[in-house]
Amino acid sequence: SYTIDNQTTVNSLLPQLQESNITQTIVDMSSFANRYYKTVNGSDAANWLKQKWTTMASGRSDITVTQFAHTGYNQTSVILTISGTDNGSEVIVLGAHLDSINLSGNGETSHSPGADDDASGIASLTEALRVMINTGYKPRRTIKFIGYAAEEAGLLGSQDIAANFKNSAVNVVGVMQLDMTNYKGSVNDIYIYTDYTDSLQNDFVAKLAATYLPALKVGYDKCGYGCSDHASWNAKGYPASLPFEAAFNRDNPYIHTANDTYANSGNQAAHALKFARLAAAYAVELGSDGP
Ligand SMILES: N[C@H](Cc1ccc(I)cc1)C(=O)NO
Ligand SMILES: [Zn+2]
Ligand SMILES: [Zn+2]
Repeated sequence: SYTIDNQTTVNSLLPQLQESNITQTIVDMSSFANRYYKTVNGSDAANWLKQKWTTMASGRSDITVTQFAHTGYNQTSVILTISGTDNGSEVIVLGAHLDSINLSGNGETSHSPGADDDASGIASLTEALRVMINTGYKPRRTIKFIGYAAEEAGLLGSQDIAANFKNSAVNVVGVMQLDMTNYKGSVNDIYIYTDYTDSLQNDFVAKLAATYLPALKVGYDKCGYGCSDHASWNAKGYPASLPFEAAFNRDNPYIHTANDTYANSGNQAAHALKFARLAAAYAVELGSDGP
């Protein structure tokens, strides 16, 4: 059952998350010409994220960063693992995808900055991670931050990883996906998507928002298909949620083009900061549960 019983820890973390750090990660990540899953740039972007998270984790012996290799393309996924203290067999996953796409073409020199789709999700997660590390937070459960390869090719990276975890009987008790967090296309701040997700966990996510982000307005919607990596986990029977930037068809119109830039997300990361805070609350509340 989902209980909210870590107010002291979460309320000490939330004010430390900063919009400027999210901006920096989006700008840095969207400066690769492309992050297409089959190009050299696409592989370089994965290696860049691995290095970034490794640097952040230095000094923490309970944190490891690995690259998950996939078959048929060189871009890896990146997995950061914070080992749980006394309930490490139970695993929480927070994910976003590190690849990008331009529907007009994806050659080595093609342009797909993917600032919103999905550098924003990576940036939101990275800022939550930074504060969790900075405050010396140690979860009882294991927490994994995952940058997925090849989401745009059909959820390929997350499909491999979810299958691998299922085959190894990893006890994943919750998954949150952040895919597009920085374009405020609708009246509400956070939209919880109700298809290909877990309704009980969705209720918990709404409760987290009401408890820790009371000024924010929460809406609900459906994609109508497996619209991001949460669907790979859902398909394997793991509980997943997708807090998303806008209502259906009110999302960022620039995605999958050369114009999915930080500027076209409004030159701000205040919207993405909401999702970073939600991710931090989710990670700490679920990560702090004992056996
Ligand atoms: N299809 C998704 C983006 C996407 C997700 C939800 C909605 I509503 C609209 C668009 C994608 O491109 N993920 O990378
Ligand atoms: Zn996309
Ligand atoms: Zn995406």
